[in-house]
Amino acid sequence: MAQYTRVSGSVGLITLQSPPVNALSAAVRQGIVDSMQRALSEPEVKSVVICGQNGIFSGGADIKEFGGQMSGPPLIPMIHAIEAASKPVVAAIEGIALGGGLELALGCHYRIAHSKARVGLPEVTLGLLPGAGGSQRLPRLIGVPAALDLITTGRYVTAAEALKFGLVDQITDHNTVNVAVKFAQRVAGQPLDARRISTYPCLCPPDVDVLFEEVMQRVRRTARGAIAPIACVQAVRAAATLPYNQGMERERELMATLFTSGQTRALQYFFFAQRAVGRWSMPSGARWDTSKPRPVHKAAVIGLGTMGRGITVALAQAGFSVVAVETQEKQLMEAKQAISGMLERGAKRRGVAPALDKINYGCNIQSVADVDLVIEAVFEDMALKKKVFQQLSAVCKAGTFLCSNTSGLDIDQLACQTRNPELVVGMHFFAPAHVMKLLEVVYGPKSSPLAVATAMQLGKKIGKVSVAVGNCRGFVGNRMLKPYLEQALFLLEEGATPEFVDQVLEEFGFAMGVFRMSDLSGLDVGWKVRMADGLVVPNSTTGQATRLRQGRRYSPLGDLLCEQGRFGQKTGRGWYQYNKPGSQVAKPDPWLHSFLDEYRARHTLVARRIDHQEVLERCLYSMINEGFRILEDGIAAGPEDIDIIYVFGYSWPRHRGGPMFYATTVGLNKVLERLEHYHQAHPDVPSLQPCDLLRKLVASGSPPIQKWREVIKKVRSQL
Ligand SMILES: CCC/C=C/C(=O)SCCNC(=O)CCNC(=O)[C@H](O)C(C)(C)COP(=O)([O-])OP(=O)([O-])OC[C@H]1O[C@@H](n2cnc3c(N)ncnc32)[C@H](O)[C@@H]1OP(=O)([O-])[O-]
Repeated sequence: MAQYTRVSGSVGLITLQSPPVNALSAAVRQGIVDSMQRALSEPEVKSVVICGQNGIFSGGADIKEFGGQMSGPPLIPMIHAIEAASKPVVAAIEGIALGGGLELALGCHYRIAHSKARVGLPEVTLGLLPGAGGSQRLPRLIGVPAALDLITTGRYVTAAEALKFGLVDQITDHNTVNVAVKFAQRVAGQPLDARRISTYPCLCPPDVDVLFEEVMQRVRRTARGAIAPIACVQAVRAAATLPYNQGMERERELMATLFTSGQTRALQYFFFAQRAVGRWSMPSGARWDTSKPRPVHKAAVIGLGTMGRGITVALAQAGFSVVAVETQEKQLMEAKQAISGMLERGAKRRGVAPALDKINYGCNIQSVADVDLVIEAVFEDMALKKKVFQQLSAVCKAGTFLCSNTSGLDIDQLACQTRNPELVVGMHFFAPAHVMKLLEVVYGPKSSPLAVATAMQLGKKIGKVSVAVGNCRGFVGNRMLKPYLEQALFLLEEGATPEFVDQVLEEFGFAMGVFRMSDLSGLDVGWKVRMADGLVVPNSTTGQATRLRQGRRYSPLGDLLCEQGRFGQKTGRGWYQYNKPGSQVAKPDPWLHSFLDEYRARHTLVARRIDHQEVLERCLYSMINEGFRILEDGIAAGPEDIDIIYVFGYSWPRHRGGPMFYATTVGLNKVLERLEHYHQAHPDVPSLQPCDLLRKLVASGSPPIQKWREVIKKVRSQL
């Protein structure tokens, strides 16, 4: 709702009231319409101020309303009526003015912002465009180039930047509403014609066509199939080329297309999923709201390879004191130099001082004795990690949390090496750890809710999206990756090329196809794991046994490449060839194609034509099937956890919501039917066998994803 009061005798003050972010719900819109009518009809009122309660102007349209029947006064005529008002209307912007919130402010005749406020049009991140006149008013106010930037990226700007753009008229460090009220008194009675943004001409640079072409190309390149950024460019182009009313009509048409697209539904789901993962729970019943974290002031990182360096940078940048330990003097010096460089470059980009003094380097594990939390990031070797955990348990003060950055080893085995296994959790970062947003917080059977809450809070403080997951091989992300990689290899055996598989996956929206991604991460990583698991049989190049392990189909293709020293980008050869080791430009490799031909001939495999659909279905549905198993096993609490992990950690296209949401858009019955089909064709591939939970969900009528938790609960209670 909105509250109407009269202040200073002649100013009507409209306060938006809809906690927590004053979203423009039907009730708020009705409140604004009613209050405006009152303000305009009261002769004593000479001007109006619109503000939001609790120091927040508005977080925009109420996203929860998007799915259902719209009720209440629509936003566009409401904003038009404000702009057309005969008395000056001033927006007093505190906190945030986002999306429809900023569009409302653009309908006002003046905007006063607090110096700490941030404004933006983030609709594009929800698969929409600023469809309440924002795409037409913003370019008229701040010019086409700046408007294109804000609208296509959805980025927020500070009040200072907004002032520079001319987006706000004044900023203040004082009480914004008081300043706005005084301002409103001053401008009362002044002519308003020059203050109605919809009447402004749209300021275009002379080479505006070139600009639109460039922006459109950039947007298409980076959108990975998302349609909203393209519609945003089209809407701003309409502002630049058409009269306001026609531009509004174009905005409406584009918005209608977006609104009915599956992409906006996926992105809205993703918005709420991002928030849902913070409300974690464990199978024991422990939850985010009943488990208090302990503050961490000083942390340590053990092992300063690629991951350890990134983690150290992430901690130091967030203001934590860090003890960084690497036992070899030479490696320590190299790491120190690399970390300092990373901190300096990051600080330069953000215009702050580098946090070099936050880090103490040492060769001795004794130097971590007084820290509150340790993150172990040594090689992915269980024996080595166990030794480190034994040492940490002996050295650290009582109560220190001991965390491992393992990407898939058993957390419980590490916990068993310590005196206080309840203080042990996994903190699985993704490379580069100071850049990637995802953190899997892994609880073992002995991990306490205190340890999980503390790791989750630390993740939040260093800017990560943290997801609490259970302990199993590969946790959530890497466990689901296994069937995906496996299917990609099988497809090569059956006739596909790495280029084709990658092309299909990249067209789907992945930043990189599976083979380009493997070349980037290094083929030797998985090879070492398979060797440790006893899966690699050296020099076994023929015979049925080469393609079977423990009764299951196995593809040794990756092992054979590694035997040739082809580890990917770092060796200049992998699934692709590169100009030189370390180069990132992947080129198809004729050697690999003949290698695949010879391999198929040796194993009497006849290459067949494989189409897009089969690549997508086999790679993605096997991964989704594993996701259902993860839910069934209670390793992830809900589908949102999996989807967040895949978007933030594995470049799953956000506009498709994540693998589990994607399954709902395909239709669970279709996923089930195709898995059954492929499993029948490949009975020796267990990952294609549809899991029980998927069958149960289909049998219960494929409920919406928000209801899956209830079905999962039932399935688990029957176990
Ligand atoms: C008509 C066409 C034109 C207009 C289109 C638009 O305006 S599109 C919209 C354009 N606007 C945007 O895209 C802005 C979206 N919002 C944000 O970016 C952030 O929420 C924030 C920066 C406003 C506050 O960040 P923060 O870290 O301080 O807090 P937090 O993020 O944890 O949120 C707290 C609670 O508020 C909830 N909630 C928030 N916003 C909305 C909303 N608009 N609606 C409904 N609910 C909303 C959120 O779900 C959460 O609920 P929970 O989980 O407690 O039940």
